[in-house]
Amino acid sequence: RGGFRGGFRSGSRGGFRDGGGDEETGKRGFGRGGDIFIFIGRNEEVFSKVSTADKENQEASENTGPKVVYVPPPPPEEESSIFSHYATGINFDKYDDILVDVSGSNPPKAIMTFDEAGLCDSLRKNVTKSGYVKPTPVQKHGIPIISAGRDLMACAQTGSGKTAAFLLPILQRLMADGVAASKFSEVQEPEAIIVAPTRELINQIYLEARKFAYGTCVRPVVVYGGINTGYTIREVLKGCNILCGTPGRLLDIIGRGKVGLSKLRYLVLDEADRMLDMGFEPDMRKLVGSPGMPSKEDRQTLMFSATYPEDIQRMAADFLKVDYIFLAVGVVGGACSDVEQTIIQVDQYSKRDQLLELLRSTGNERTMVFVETKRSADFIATFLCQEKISTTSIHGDREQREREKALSDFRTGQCPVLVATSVAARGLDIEQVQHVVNFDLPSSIDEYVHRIGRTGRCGNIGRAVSFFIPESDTPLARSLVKVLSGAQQEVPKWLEEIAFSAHGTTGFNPRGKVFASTDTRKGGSFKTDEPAQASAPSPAVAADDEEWE
Ligand SMILES: Nc1ncnc2c1ncn2[C@@H]1O[C@H](COP(=O)(O)OP(=O)(O)OP(=O)(O)O)[C@@H](O)[C@H]1O
Repeated sequence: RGGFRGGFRSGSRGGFRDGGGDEETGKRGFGRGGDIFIFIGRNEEVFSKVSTADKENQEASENTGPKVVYVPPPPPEEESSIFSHYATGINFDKYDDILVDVSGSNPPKAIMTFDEAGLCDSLRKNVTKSGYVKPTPVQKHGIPIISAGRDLMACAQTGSGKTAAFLLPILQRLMADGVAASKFSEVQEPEAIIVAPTRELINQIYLEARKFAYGTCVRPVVVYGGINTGYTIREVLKGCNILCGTPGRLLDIIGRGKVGLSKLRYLVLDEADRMLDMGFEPDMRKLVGSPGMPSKEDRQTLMFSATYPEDIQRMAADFLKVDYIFLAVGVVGGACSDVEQTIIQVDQYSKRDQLLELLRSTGNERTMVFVETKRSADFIATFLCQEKISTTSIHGDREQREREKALSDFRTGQCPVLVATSVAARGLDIEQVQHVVNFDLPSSIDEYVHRIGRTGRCGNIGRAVSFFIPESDTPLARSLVKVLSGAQQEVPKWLEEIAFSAHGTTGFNPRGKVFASTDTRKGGSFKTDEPAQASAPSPAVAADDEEWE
């Protein structure tokens, strides 16, 4: 049962070369020697040779590569699957104790209950069927702000309900204004566009939108790379009120004239800091500059994330009305306090055995293991399978069909271990992920915060273990100490020492300035110890951009 489900891509990348150095991050890959492993797991389908066709950066137009034929399975139709959800955890009520900072002129009053949200009957029913009894803080504050027509930059910890915070008021407004029931037309004019950085995340948001819109005339549609364009277009043309998309495919569909923007009222950037960093900023500027896109004065722009570096906040203002509201639940860039964080000092060559030991001790707990490169994702997944630990993997070099299969095997528990690159770091909401392992620490603290946030969601408790290699991870030490102490976690003495001695010498950390507790417009209130940097992602992030949509 240890088979690696989904297997590797066949063709040129079908084999894994355990070659040491890694071109993506400059870090050394795991293991040495010249052996070539080709692992085909049990039940693995051998997919067609598409070579690099599904590289995200080639997906803006499929005229340039082999045709992508994959059509995803249809979303569930039965009510029980649409509304399936997991229980809130023992710490759900503690969300109410988190400090909230709302800034901007005349912010509307927060609501305390969903009844006060003024939702129409069908939405109210759908909220109840989703198992929501009371709103989380980002919903209590975010819903009235959006309903009042204000632009919003919202920051709240991972797993605290940001998705419903924007979906519910948008749906409510569309229902209240009697949005035209979607019907076939050669050009669709959606009222809302939602963008997110990865295919799996945007699909998840779409399923949430579909759930809350259940039984209404509002039709959400999702578009993302790696699936057949013709299929995508047909889905859009059937009718589209809320268009969810990753940037490349979204711009492609708009560019093909299939989507008009004259009725657009809402533009939502989920994982907004990621959507505005160097990797995606040009696409976002292209999107808001698309013909027919209402100006920022004439649309409502909403941004959500758990992290907002200061420079990104400043740039985000270009997309928002001057009087946007800034909402911070807790510390901006802070880790979820329901995740118990442990940092273990290791050396590169003992990591693999330590991982094995860890996974053996946790039994069948659902665990996400994050690695820095696609190559090590393949390698570690293969290794774990050989050790009879049922494992699958997700990263940007896998075909979409394989990515979706991997995620579904992990969600159902068929493969309790998912080895992932940064592509799975943000937003994914998977039931019963008890454990996150940072086999490789990321180079940015924001990425760390998002990764460990795959567990400890919605008041549930989770654990995160990170392997720290002093030779390569020292630049992260200071930010780690801050994140740990900010989340009331024990800080190992050795880490404090490394952080302290690193300060002023190896102090460059492109994402070290995330400890903002307030709105940039307040000026000078940032608790930053490091000089401001331009809004460039760290070299590793830039190099790994193809991981993203
Ligand atoms: N008011 C609520 N009551 C119960 N469950 C809720 C409530 N709001 C959201 N949830 C559930 O909590 C989980 C996490 O929500 P969501 O994915 O929106 O978090 P998030 O803040 O967007 O996280 P991330 O920063 O990782 O993207 C989901 O399963 C969602 O259905």
